[in-house]
Amino acid sequence: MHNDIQEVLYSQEAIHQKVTELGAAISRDYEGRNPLVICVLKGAFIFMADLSKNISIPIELDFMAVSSYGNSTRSSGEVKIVKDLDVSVDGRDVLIVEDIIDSGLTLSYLIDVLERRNALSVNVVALFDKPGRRTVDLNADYTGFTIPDAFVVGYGLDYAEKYRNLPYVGVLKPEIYSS
Ligand SMILES: O=P(O)(O)OC[C@H]1O[C@H](OP(=O)(O)OP(=O)(O)O)[C@H](O)[C@@H]1O
Ligand code: HPA
Ligand SMILES: [Mg+2]
Repeated sequence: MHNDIQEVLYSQEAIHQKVTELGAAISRDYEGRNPLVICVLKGAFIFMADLSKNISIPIELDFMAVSSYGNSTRSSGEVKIVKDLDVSVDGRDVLIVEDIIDSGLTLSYLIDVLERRNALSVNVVALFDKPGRRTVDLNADYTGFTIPDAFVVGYGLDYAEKYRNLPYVGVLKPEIYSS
């Protein structure tokens, strides 16, 4: 698994430090509001687990599974809800937790769905942002790292369902997905 990585971009320690900072900023901004924090599965599962431990105010958690990449390194352009939320967002302050923003299609679709369901506010925290690949105009409210245009894996992020369990984030060797 480690042999398939061309370059480590962010170590476990660097990610831990950033997640701590994001948790502190969210705790400050949402003081007194009891937000519904939504994890976008599968990619955000590790980020959600670590981030939630660094949020010091009361929150509620829910999970949504959304997929558009399948076994490719490019978005299919079709965002599918594989698992929906268990609770209503009507009148709630919602914080979407995403691992990465690439084309922006997943988040623009999700934000639209949650706004149409009458969420009071919809904000986004994304650990990684790849602005060079955007096809829709979209920015996170909280961003961890801005990264170059390369396909990255680890810390929840996959290629064809593999590498999610790498503890760091790295660039996958192109021969892995072009072979
Ligand atoms: O900005 P975008 O181009 O839409 O890309 C970002 C989305 O793509 C990935 O999900 P994927 O569809 O691979 O599902 P997964 O989380 O189960 O891996 C990633 O986890 C984000 O949710
Ligand atoms: N890696 C893994 N999954 C992704 C990426 C990426 O660079 N971009 C969008 N989904
Ligand atoms: Mg994926």
